[in-house]
Amino acid sequence: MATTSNSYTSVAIIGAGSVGCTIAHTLMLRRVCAEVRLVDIAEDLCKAQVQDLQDATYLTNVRIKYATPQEAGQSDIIVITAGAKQKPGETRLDLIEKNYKVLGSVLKGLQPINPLAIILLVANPVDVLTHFTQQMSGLPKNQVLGSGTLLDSIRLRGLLAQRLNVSDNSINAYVIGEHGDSQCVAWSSATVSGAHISLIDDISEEEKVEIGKLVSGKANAIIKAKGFTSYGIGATAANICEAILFDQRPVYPLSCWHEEHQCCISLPAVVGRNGVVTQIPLPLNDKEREQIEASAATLRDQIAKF
Ligand SMILES: NC(=O)C1=CN([C@@H]2O[C@H](COP(=O)(O)OP(=O)(O)OC[C@H]3O[C@@H](n4cnc5c(N)ncnc54)[C@H](O)[C@@H]3O)[C@@H](O)[C@H]2O)C=CC1
Ligand SMILES: CC(=O)C(=O)O
Repeated sequence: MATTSNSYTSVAIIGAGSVGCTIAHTLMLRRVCAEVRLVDIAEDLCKAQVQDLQDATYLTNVRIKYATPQEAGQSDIIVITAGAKQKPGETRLDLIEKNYKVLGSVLKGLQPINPLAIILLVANPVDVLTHFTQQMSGLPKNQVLGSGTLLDSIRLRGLLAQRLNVSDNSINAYVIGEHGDSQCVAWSSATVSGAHISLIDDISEEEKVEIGKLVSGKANAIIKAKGFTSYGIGATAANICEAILFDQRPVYPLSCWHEEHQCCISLPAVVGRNGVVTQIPLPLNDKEREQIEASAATLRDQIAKF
């Protein structure tokens, strides 16, 4: 297992807003690492968030501290949540101008980055920002990944679990492509405990479209009512950190570099201590292949603007 100059595990979170603090809280409650380091351009807010989170440390004794960007750069994992969030009606891609600038200043502040660190992008548009972090951070591409469509896949499994009356954990179904409006559901490979989903329930094409819309529209529906989403991504990001630090090697649809698509996009990948260990080929039908190609083209168009 790779080691750093620290004798204990640390996860830095850049951006101490709703998402960053929910990830910090989840990491602490699940004892994913020994120390969580919080960084934000808004110093007073960040210190107050640390103080509040410190009141929860007695449950697990995971340390939470306010950190400088340079200290954060020496962590085992650096989670980037800094940036603007969507207003109701905005798409994730609408955030690119603002968050590209934020990302540039965040990556500059982290230097020199621990060469063994894994950077996990969460800020949106996550696929495009993952691509730019791979270009700007100086780390190998496998060490820079985005939370991608893991959260969307969890949302999909939640809906299917209700419909089929089985546990989410027994459903293997992926949302792939952009973590955004061009994503698609890989229905042709969806299984329940190894059996194709069509053997369990005859979901019509119209219903599949409806389920896909519910999944891709869930964030917007939550944002319309409460202004942001945080618990789902808190659990998802903490889960990815756990998989990395404990070298667990689950197969997750995460945003990582795909040579074939020439961009960072979500397809199943094995996650371990070195980040993306390998990619797992997903059988797709013609329609799904067209959808993933269109999604990749959308992302490449965004990248080409810079
Ligand atoms: N990938 C995913 O599935 C999800 C992504 N998100 C994204 O996460 C991001 C954060 O969302 P929230 O936490 O709700 O927003 P927020 O507004 O609550 O927090 C953002 C924080 O970033 C900080 N910040 C801005 N520039 C910074 C810089 N240069 N250095 C350090 N900190 C800086 C701000 O001061 C603020 O505290 C958004 O882009 C949102 O779209 C949110 C939910 C899920
Ligand atoms: C905001 C966002 O990207 C999500 O909850 O999926």
